[in-house]
Amino acid sequence: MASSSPSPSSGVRIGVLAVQGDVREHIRTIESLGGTATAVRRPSELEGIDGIIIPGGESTTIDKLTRAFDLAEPLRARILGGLPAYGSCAGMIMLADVIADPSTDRQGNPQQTLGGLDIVVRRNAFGRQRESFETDLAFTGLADTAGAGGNDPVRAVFIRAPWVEKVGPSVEVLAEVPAPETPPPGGSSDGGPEKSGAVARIVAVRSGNLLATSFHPEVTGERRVHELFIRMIRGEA
Ligand SMILES: NC(=O)CC[C@H](N)C(=O)O
Repeated sequence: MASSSPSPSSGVRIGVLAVQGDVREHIRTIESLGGTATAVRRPSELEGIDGIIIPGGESTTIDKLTRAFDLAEPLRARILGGLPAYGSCAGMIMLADVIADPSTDRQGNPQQTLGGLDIVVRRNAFGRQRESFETDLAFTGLADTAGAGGNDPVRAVFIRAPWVEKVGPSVEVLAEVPAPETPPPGGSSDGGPEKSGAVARIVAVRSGNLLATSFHPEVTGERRVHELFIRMIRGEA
């Protein structure tokens, strides 16, 4: 019976913005859940998708190339029109309405985001000593998969990750991690959660059809965050 019934994810077509970053890892994770994932490099490839993933990578590069490929405006319009979107790490930055510390190009123009999520993010927020780290997180709203229960912690990999400094009233916080109280100027603090003055920093949020994580579930074999995104697309979460 179970083997012949369709996967709960079948029929869902998810685009992965494929201008830079860990595109393949997201495609693999969606496919392993029974969904269809396609790389999006052209505006026409936005047609027929039920959701979009913005991968981890480098947000300044993703911003520049998304604009250069004429994807920024149609993508912004689709997200504004209700297209579900999930951003991991640099993807979270791309979905944020405001960057606390945007980088600027040679002409002094700040990097841009697609926006949609009423949050302020800080890039490279965890500081030099903690540029990359892994930890177990409690994460609200996950369901059981074959591999893990809904309440089991998420193994989260942070790579020069942002944190969410401020959320608007529409935004639900799904996960937090202890981090230094003072944001490092230019990402150069030596602080860590083991030092005094650690506070909980927001690392996963949801608002309506938009989902974002500071970390990369797609690189650890963690599938429950993508599964949550698929349930959001299907109107089941
Ligand atoms: N792993 C990541 O996606 C890093 C994000 C990167 N620090 C940025 O600002 O875009």
